[in-house]
Amino acid sequence: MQATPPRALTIAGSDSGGGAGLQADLRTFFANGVHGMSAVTAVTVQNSVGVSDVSEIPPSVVAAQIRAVATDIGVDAAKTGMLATTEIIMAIVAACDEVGIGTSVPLVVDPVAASMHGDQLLRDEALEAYRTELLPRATLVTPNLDEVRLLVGIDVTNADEQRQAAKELHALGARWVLVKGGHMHHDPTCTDLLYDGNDFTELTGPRYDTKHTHGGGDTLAASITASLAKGTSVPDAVAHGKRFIERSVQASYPLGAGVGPVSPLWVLDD
Ligand SMILES: Nc1ncnc2c1ncn2[C@@H]1O[C@H](COP(=O)(O)OP(=O)(O)OP(=O)(O)O)[C@@H](O)[C@H]1O
Ligand SMILES: Cc1ncc(CO)c(N)n1
Repeated sequence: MQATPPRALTIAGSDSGGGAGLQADLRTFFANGVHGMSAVTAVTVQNSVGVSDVSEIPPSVVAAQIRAVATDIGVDAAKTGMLATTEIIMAIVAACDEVGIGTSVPLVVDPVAASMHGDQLLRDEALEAYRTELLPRATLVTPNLDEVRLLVGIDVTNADEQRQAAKELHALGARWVLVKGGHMHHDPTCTDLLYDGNDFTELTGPRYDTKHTHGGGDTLAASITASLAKGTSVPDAVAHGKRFIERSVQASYPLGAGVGPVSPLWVLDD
């Protein structure tokens, strides 16, 4: 009999196209040798060209999924993705508090606000619950530049503004902040900035010339969550996550008429 692997939980929406959301999270957990579990927050009707409909899961059912897996199977690390509404966020916070997610169990908050096609995945009024409820419980928050603008109102165009944004997000209560630089399209590198309230660490890599980066943010955050489930420190988990997403961008493929997904399938060749 095999030993039980580390266990990670994603609290996220379903992407019917399989590129992003909980589908990206679960395959990234698997590719990192971690048992993946999911608490579904919303079902999106989504393909490579966009999101055409969203059905939110009742908040009590989202919370029940968290309680069910945490009390029986156990959770070594958790991440949040698309959370859709304030009511769902409040139910998640209550369930996470009950089972120690965000205190004894690390919590990665990927503050998903929109799909890369620009379709809204979070109601505007729910940003306040991110600021006051989720960020204070986050071991790490991983916003892209659009999410930075929504959360702290900074329009990041250079490294100084990226640092200022990291400071303001840290002041909202997240223990670590990773401001992702994927959207700084004029930059020939992709530089993500990690901050713990004292020190800044830049994680710099090449910008690969591909439009197929659907699910990139989810894959990075899920890889970091998988490492945290193994007991890795935050800086080491983020450094591994950056290498993991780079290889997954290199392995991305076209799908449908629009944007294809990043892919962790490269692990099969290693
Ligand atoms: N073309 C690229 N080449 C290499 N790395 C990239 C590229 N685009 C993004 N990345 C990296 O992928 C990760 C995700 O960054 P990004 O800022 O695009 O997040 P995101 O917008 O949340 O992702 P998505 O919405 O596509 O899921 C970061 O580590 C970023 O540096
Ligand atoms: C369900 C879902 N979660 C997250 C994203 C962002 O990548 C998406 N497009 N769809």
